[in-house]
Amino acid sequence: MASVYATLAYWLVNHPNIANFTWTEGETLGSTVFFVFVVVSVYLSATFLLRYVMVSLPALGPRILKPITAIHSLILCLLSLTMAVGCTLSLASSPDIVPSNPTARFFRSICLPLDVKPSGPLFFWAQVFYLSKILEFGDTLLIILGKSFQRLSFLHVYHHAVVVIMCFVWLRTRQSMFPFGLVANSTVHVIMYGYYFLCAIGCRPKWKRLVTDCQVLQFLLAFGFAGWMFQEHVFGSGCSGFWACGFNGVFNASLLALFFNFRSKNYAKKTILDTWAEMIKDVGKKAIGSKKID
Ligand SMILES: CC(C)(COP(=O)(O)OP(=O)(O)OC[C@H]1O[C@@H](n2cnc3c(N)ncnc32)[C@H](O)[C@@H]1OP(=O)(O)O)[C@@H](O)C(=O)NCCC(=O)NCCSC(=O)CC(=O)O
Repeated sequence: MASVYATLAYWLVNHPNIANFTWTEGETLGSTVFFVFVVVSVYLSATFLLRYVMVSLPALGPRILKPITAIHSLILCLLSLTMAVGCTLSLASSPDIVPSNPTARFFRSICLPLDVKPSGPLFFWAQVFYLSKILEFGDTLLIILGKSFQRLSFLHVYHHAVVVIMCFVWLRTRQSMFPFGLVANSTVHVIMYGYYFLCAIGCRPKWKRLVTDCQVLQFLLAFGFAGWMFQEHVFGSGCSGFWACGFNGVFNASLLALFFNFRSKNYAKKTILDTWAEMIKDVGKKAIGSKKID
């Protein structure tokens, strides 16, 4: 067990390329506002253009599409696992950023010090996570080539476009809470791409709803920890990238609303998450005095 840990720690944390990584705006791959602007614009234009063009073209046959989809999903499933493990181990071995006590270390990763430098293993994994979101554009391409247009939802396109901006902001502002977001989202994506992989090889799992519930849970947890970070920033020593967390909060809230909507349309039986959704809607109605919130 100790040797497995030592091997993983070497390849995912202490390898010179990881340990000595520094994110430098304008030098590191994809580290400019211009790059993000071009990538997101190309994604959105190509999505709308291809969708329009594919209406009059035949769909790619399942014999070609399914194996490509399976390989794409498997790569993203394994990459997500690597990022989740890599970032967790990096947190466990970053005494310069976070203290040695495990609980204190966890909470310190939610509120990074104001003078944190964008270097070392944690920022290396943030950079890999950022670039992996561009690889996830492949999901959209596969949906369009298969003419599975009902799955090309607003939720899908909006998520894929804005998540790239979110990751860039994480790096640029050395944003607190990013290690939590990275580990939570990568873990959820191991399950999600595992689900997609099994669908693509023809073994549709029965636990689709579990995938959606895990997605919802990550956003709810993020709000819980954001509350802790808020009080730490205001009453404690301050948290790096605090104001950028506001952007993340709005993005997470919009995804949460879209996912509650997805759940209510796709699954009939109610669970505890639906009860929470109704409570959140009630609070929203009271706050804005409206009777119609979807
Ligand atoms: C269970 C979900 C993960 C997916 O719901 P769906 O209704 O889209 O799922 P589904 O049952 O139709 O998916 C199975 C179909 O997807 C195909 N498929 C396989 N791999 C894929 C891939 N990498 N990208 C897109 N589609 C893929 C399979 O071949 C199969 O096609 P066939 O049916 O032809 O055999 C859900 O929780 C969800 O996220 N819904 C929102 C839609 C979405 O785009 N989600 C991902 C981005 S949001 C996100 O990622 C949030 C986050 O960060 O957590």
